[in-house]
Amino acid sequence: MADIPEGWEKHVSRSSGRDYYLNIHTKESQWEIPSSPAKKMSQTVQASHLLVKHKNSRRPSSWREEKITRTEDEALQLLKGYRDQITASGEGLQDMFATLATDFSDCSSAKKGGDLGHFKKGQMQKPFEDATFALKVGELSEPVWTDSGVHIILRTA
Ligand SMILES: O=C(CCc1ccccc1)N[C@H](Cc1nc2ccccc2[nH]1)C(=O)O
Repeated sequence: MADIPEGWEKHVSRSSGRDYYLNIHTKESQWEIPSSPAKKMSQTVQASHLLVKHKNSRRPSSWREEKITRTEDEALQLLKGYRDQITASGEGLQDMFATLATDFSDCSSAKKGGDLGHFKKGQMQKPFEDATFALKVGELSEPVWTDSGVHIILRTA
């Protein structure tokens, strides 16, 4: 049997019967026969976030508030309060995150419970990207500052 590069497992799709290849580090799968060793870091991640803007944000306005005047420290205190509520909810962490993001996030992604979809490196502001890629799936970040304001991030994939 032709060997495949290290870090990959050959599987058979239950729905199509076709061979596919699973990266044992990132759990990402692909149809193509891999030609190089499996990467240990995911190339794309999915995350949700709750953003609290402040008066010095790049765009101090949102669907919630036409003119945002809170200070940076007030934004941080608000965000810490939401984070405490989320971490106190135990099993319901994902639901509590989506509920609070829907009601309080100053990003348009609030309409989707804070979900930003999948993204690769180079797509989001660097502090946000670095924080997200450092999280394990299901993990909640500490407050993260970008030009948009201050965020908490939940990595979902
Ligand atoms: O840039 C957007 C839209 C982000 C988005 C991506 C994918 C789906 C839905 C929304 N909104 C900004 C606020 C903002 N700044 C961010 C910085 C990093 C990640 C998400 C962010 N959201 C704003 O409203 O000022």
